Amino acid sequence: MAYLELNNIYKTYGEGENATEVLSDINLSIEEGEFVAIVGFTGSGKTTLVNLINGLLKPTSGKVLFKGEPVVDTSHERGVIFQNYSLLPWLNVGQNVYMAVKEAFPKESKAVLKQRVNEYVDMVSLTPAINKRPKELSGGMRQRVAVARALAMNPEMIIMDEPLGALDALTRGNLQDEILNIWSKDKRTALLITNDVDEAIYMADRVIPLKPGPNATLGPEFKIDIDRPRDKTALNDNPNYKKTRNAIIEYLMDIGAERKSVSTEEYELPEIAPKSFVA
Ligand SMILES: Nc1ncnc2c1ncn2[C@@H]1O[C@H](COP(=O)(O)OP(=O)(O)OP(=O)(O)O)[C@@H](O)[C@H]1O
Repeated sequence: MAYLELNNIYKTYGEGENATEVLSDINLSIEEGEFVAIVGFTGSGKTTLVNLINGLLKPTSGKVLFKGEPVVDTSHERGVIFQNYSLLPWLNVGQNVYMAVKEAFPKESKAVLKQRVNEYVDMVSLTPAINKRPKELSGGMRQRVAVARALAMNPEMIIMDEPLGALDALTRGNLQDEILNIWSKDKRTALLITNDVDEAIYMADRVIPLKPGPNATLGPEFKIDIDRPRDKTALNDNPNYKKTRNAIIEYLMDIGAERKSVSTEEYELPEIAPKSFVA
């Protein structure tokens, strides 16, 4: 039994003439402890996919199974880091994280919960801003609070919907490493949705492209055969890295070109520009 299973998922928004099938025949199986990345084009249905797995949306047809049980609602077992850091504006950084940990650990003492809040706020380097409200923070800082909040709840499965997109390269790199630390140390299962091919290869065991919609579906998987912990600076010289990166980019360019030839809509390619650690 797979840890997370998506069987023949279809998702349509609207009805009748206004119906649009956003996702079509999605099949995905993730084993416990795996780190899987899905790279997708802008507007291809990535957030819809995350919401189906999280339990915020129901598929039009098909099944989402988590540890063999149908997903019918959200659950603390699956922690989602969204791209639009939804923080409570009237609470400061510490209180936003505290609310979440209190919900996840209702029986713990206030002192233990506060200790946990401090630990995760520190992890995202926001200790000096712990008393600030969201409106006093930059977009990147808010995103870091959202990361701290989701990870502090100790979810079994970490689901990330382009969580690091708004961050500068340095913060982004640090948080990638923090997420990988937590994933490997605590034996979590992770699903990362990203438009950054290098981020996907650096972090995941498998990278799966989501073809552009409407009727977006998953493409072939690319196994990332690079030992962990991975060294960003050494990646450039790793023949497996170069080979896999080229294969993924070639695939994405091909489906982008194919889609352009049958559609008048603009599709934005995933992030394939060289990163700081790519020559
Ligand atoms: N509630 C809704 N009702 C109707 N259409 C919707 C709804 N939510 C999303 N869509 C449409 O479904 C498509 C996929 O949206 P989704 O947000 O899942 O894509 P995405 O890949 O996450 O996008 P982005 O890269 O811009 O974040 C888009 O065309 C969007 O307009």
